[in-house]
Amino acid sequence: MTTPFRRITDIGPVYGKRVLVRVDFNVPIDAATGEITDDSRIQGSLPTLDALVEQGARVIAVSHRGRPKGPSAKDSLAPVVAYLQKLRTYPVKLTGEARSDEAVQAVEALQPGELLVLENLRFDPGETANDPELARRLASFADLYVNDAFGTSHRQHASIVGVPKYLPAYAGELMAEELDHLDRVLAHPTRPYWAIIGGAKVSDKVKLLSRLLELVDGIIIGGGMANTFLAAQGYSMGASLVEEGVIPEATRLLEQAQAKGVTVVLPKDVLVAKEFRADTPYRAALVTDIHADEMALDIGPRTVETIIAALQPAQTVLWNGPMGVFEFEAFAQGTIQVAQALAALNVSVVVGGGDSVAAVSKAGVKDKMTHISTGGGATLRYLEGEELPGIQALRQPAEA
Ligand SMILES: Nc1ncnc2c1ncn2[C@@H]1O[C@H](COP(=O)(O)OP(=O)(O)O)[C@@H](O)[C@H]1O
Ligand SMILES: O=C(OP(=O)(O)O)[C@H](O)COP(=O)(O)O
Ligand SMILES: [Mg+2]
Repeated sequence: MTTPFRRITDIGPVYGKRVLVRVDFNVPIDAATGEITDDSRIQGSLPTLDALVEQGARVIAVSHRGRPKGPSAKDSLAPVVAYLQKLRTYPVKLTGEARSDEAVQAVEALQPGELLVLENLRFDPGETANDPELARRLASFADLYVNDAFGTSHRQHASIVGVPKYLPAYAGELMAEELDHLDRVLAHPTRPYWAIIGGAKVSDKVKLLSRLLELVDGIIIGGGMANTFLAAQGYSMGASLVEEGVIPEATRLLEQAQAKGVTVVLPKDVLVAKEFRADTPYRAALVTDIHADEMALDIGPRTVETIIAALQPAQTVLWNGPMGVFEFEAFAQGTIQVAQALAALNVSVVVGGGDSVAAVSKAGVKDKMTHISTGGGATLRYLEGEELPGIQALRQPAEA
């Protein structure tokens, strides 16, 4: 498929030009140690950033991290900037938010061959609200815009769809590579084709499952996502993460799957605990036996066996969303065992999502996967078949 948008290879000479690059630096960070637990998204952005810096552009990188409600030290991009500076010899600097005087001055002072990172875009509510004023501010910093944030290109946010209205816009290396890989592996999947869906962004991702059910032969639902489906089936989920508002949609999806003959695997047993913390006591419980004060934090051993058995005939697997709170050792086994089983299958496996990739890396099997994608929700949205808003925006002529 020829891509109808401009790629960074079409950009021409950039020496001295200011280039605003939207990256996805939304990397998982261990709350206890402050360590970046998976750097795939940082590594993924390097081909584009390096190419621009090495050609002498003045590079301004912008990203969100987390879902902060206003400025918070916890969600600062400072650890990412420190990490980047360790990886690279060219100067990498952090400045304030887009609408701060500090940022204006830092952009003004930026020299060819330097990289400046603005503070977390979501500290400013204008980012998620797609505020044109914020988009114009960001555009005012640069001559050219590059979107390399595949993982966020399903969002109608100012830095994704707003800025390219005002600047000549290009897809970065990572963006182009992600689209090529997804097309190669998933446009005509070898069957049986299975999806594994988990994680915590339940209402976001439930919306994207209807189309997926039309594409796959079977679907495994685990992690936080499973709780809402189990609740839809009438199980009492106690204090588990359940999004009540999407229970009707979950019920409809289960009916759709049945009508289509798509196999659905839901947990039979789960690990439950009374508190959401690493060292909490826990027990394995059947989904029929979750007490009111307990929450499901991982799939149980019987479910792991069922999933591994279900996956044996699969020839293509798409995985987004961990099977449990894998960040806590006690609740990592479900995710790790599924990851290891996939690695042993020797079939086409695409794993996508900031946290899923961290989990597969923790399981030690990242190298065994056919494609590791930096996008979770973005990958699911891409598979719906319509162009991602961030890609669509690259095709519009700039308004000036
Ligand atoms: N049963 C559960 N209850 C609460 N959170 C869960 C559960 N299972 C998984 N999670 C959480 O889901 C998060 C990842 O979800 P999500 O962002 O949707 O995935 P990805 O980044 O791979 O797209 C992880 O931080 C993990 O701790
Ligand atoms: O981490 C992300 O997506 P993912 O959790 O689906 O992999 C992206 O950075 C998008 O973040 P958002 O879902 O808060 O818009
Ligand atoms: Mg995530």
